[in-house]
Amino acid sequence: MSTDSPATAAQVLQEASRRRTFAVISHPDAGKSTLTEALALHAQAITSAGAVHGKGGRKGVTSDWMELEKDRGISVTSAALQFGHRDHVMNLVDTPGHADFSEDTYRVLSAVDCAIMLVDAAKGLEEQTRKLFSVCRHRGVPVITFINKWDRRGREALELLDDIQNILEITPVPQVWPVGNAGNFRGLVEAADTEQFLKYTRVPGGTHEAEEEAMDAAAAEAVEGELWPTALEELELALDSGPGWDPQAFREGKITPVFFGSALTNIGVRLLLDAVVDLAPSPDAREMANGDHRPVEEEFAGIVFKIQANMDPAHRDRIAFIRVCSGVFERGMNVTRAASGRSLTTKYAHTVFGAERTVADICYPGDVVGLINATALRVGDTLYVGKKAEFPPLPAFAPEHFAVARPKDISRSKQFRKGISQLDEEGVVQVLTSDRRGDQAPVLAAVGPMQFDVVLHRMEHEFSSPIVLERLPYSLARVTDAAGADVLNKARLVTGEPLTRRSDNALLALFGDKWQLNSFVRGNPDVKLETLIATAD
Ligand SMILES: Nc1nc2c(ncn2[C@@H]2O[C@H](COP(=O)(O)OP(=O)(O)OP(=O)(O)O)[C@@H](O)[C@H]2O)c(=O)[nH]1
Repeated sequence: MSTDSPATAAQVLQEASRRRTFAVISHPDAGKSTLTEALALHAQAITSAGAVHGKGGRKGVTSDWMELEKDRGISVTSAALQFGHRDHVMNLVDTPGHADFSEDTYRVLSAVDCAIMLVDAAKGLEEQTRKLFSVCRHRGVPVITFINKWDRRGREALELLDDIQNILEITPVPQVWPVGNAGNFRGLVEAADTEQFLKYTRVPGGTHEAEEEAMDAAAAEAVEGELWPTALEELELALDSGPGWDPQAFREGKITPVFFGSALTNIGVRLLLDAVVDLAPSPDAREMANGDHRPVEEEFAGIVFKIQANMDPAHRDRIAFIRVCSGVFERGMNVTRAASGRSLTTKYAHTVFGAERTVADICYPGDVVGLINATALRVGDTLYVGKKAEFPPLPAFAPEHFAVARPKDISRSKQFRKGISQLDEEGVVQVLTSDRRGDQAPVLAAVGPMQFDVVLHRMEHEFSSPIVLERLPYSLARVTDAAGADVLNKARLVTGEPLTRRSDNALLALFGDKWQLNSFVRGNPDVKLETLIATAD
């Protein structure tokens, strides 16, 4: 740390050790918004459930393009939520659940130190959960499992654990066990204390914590009869078949601690929150592009993991979300953007709490800062103070949907170019330039087709340049090099785009299907064709 730094290295380390930065990953409808509210409610960050997401006509975030979200009834907005729990600072980075917005979610996973995998007790491991889990595995993010909706009829607990083991190939280690089947939820027993029964009594309406009453084993049996010994037997069975709790194996992604509960009725949520404090790692030295690590106590460095436009309907603004990786972030400080070497001031820094913005005066490793209208920033950028830091670029995910964009009205081509380049910088879609088509007709590439709906909507309403999108018949993209580009340009592919260029200058070849790709590879075995991170299982 520099000598005029407001905090000593020891203070930064101390603050970092109190931070837990995590995200909730799940399939749509598993209860992510409900759990987020329940977690915040437990931590007394908000006074009544519903203040975060504004679902069901309650207070919340609204803006133009969130109309789209309302129309479709899904969450497309990410917000960072900070709250205190047991003298720790919890940073919950919310993620959109819909598969089509998953690029956003994948990027969020590079900003967190841990993920809660939310599983619907009746539906088990759904497709999006599996995909998100595979991203966590790829990024080395440890995963805590929460099996939700136990108040409703669902599958057997042991069966769900078998699925986690067999499908995700990670060993579940239950930390609590439900007393009573899904649909007849009586309470929980903690693996660490099988002499105690935590009985829950639901509060009608579900917006307050369920009442929790602790009783000993004899009382538990008296009240719950056979359900109590059955729960203990099942817990023993589940623990006996596994390796037991091992913090190192958890951090290495070999085991996942499992919790049961009901977000809606606030059952099991406190134990989950405690687990985030007790088990999840605090911010640690982060690897940089050159292979060195940036220690947390070094001067400020952070990574832009998300750019969100129009969070406030009153101002057409754009917020770059930065995860602080090292040092202290102080509002107003000058930081350097590693990609350009240019410096920028951070006068307009906020922490974002649902719809509420609080000015962020000082932030520590693990915290999320929103920089308003920092238009030079792109997703994946590193910002730093002092000794240079540059973190590796965020992974690019394999697009599977492609379309050519053209302005409806060519007299608005300036607005068209501005809009497309902004959406590219925000990472709403990947924008590819095709040598064949030129600048005026960029190829948009998406992981899910709903990303195109967002582009259509925002180009018309925000950039006043309505566009037409013509879908292209490709489904695969491969990264090549200059030599490969030559071969591809010469090859007359029947259904392939010879070559496109991403804004980071990566060269991408597009193919119609696997068959076409394989036939090209057979004819040109020496051409470099690398896969991007595939998100399909
Ligand atoms: N019975 C029961 N219902 C729940 C529970 N948790 C959530 N739900 C319900 O499940 C539905 C989906 O919950 P949300 O919290 O909106 O789910 P989500 O995962 O945020 O959904 P997206 O916004 O689409 O990503 C809602 O009707 C909730 O009331 C639970 O513990 N028990």
